[in-house]
Amino acid sequence: MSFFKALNIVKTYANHKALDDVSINIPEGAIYGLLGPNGAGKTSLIRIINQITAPDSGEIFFRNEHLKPSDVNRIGYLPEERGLYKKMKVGEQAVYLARLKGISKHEAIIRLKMWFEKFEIEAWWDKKVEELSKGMAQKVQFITTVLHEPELLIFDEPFSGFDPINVELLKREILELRKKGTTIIFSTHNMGSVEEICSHIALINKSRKIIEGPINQIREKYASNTYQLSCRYNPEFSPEQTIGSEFEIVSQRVEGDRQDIILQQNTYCPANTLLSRVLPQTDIISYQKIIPSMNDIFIKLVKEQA
Ligand SMILES: Nc1ncnc2c1ncn2[C@@H]1O[C@H](COP(=O)(O)OP(=O)(O)OP(=O)(O)O)[C@@H](O)[C@H]1O
Repeated sequence: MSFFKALNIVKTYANHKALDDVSINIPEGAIYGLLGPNGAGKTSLIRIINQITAPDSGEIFFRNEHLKPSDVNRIGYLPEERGLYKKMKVGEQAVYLARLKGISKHEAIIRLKMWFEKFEIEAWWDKKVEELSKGMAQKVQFITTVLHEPELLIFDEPFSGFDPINVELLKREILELRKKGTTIIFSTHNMGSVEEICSHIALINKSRKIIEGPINQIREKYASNTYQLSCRYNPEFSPEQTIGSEFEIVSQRVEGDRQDIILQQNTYCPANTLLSRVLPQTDIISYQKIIPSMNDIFIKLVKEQA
């Protein structure tokens, strides 16, 4: 069964087409990175999934059924533009937001106290929202997004404004939510965190989806046949005369007693064959295929379409 699917979504603002026939398919239990340059259409798609705006055309299915208004309670959304009522007390507001998601007051307080403790903000329960730092306010908003334990969570740039320690805390919690079975859509420009936590991605550029799939398969797909051979530096060892005709040396560098050689493999050569040629000459530290980062792939694909 499909978990969440958007099919052929079109959205136009005035005369700008923000989404042009975009389809995405989110597997259950995925952390699904929605990527793309500024203005690509990510937030427009997220707002449609959250039923904040309607598409001009296209269909959305949640567990094989058309998305309906009551599904808002099955989705938690942390928008990039955060908003809490400044004059209200923190705990009071968190309870109010939980009640809007259908949680009883009693249950809301139990769950909130647990989260406030986990995020070390218990002392702020009775303070006014305006007294919170930006990071603390974001923690409160994160908590109110996940509190009703929705099946699908959508985080738009969840790490912006957080210090590195709190980023780690948040990442841990996101992975924990996934472990409990929550599916997560995660929109960000931070490719490092995409590689760290996403299982799948979609890249949207100029209002169209240009790639989608499991992140490992995408990275593997864009890998050229380039390898890094690292060995103990030995002046007697001549890579040119040793590696064999299957390879071409792209670059090499000696640093201290270590030599790194980047090789382009032009015809197939098993790792064992290469290593058996090199081994009599020097100590091998490692030999591995170079897989491009999501950052490299993002830049390559977006530049190709420029
Ligand atoms: N309410 C709106 N009215 C008019 N144009 C809009 C509206 N919302 C978005 N747009 C336009 O639609 C396009 C896509 O915007 P969107 O916010 O979806 O991009 P994004 O991928 O989320 O960008 P960013 O990474 O900068 O947040 C942009 O050109 C934007 O100017």
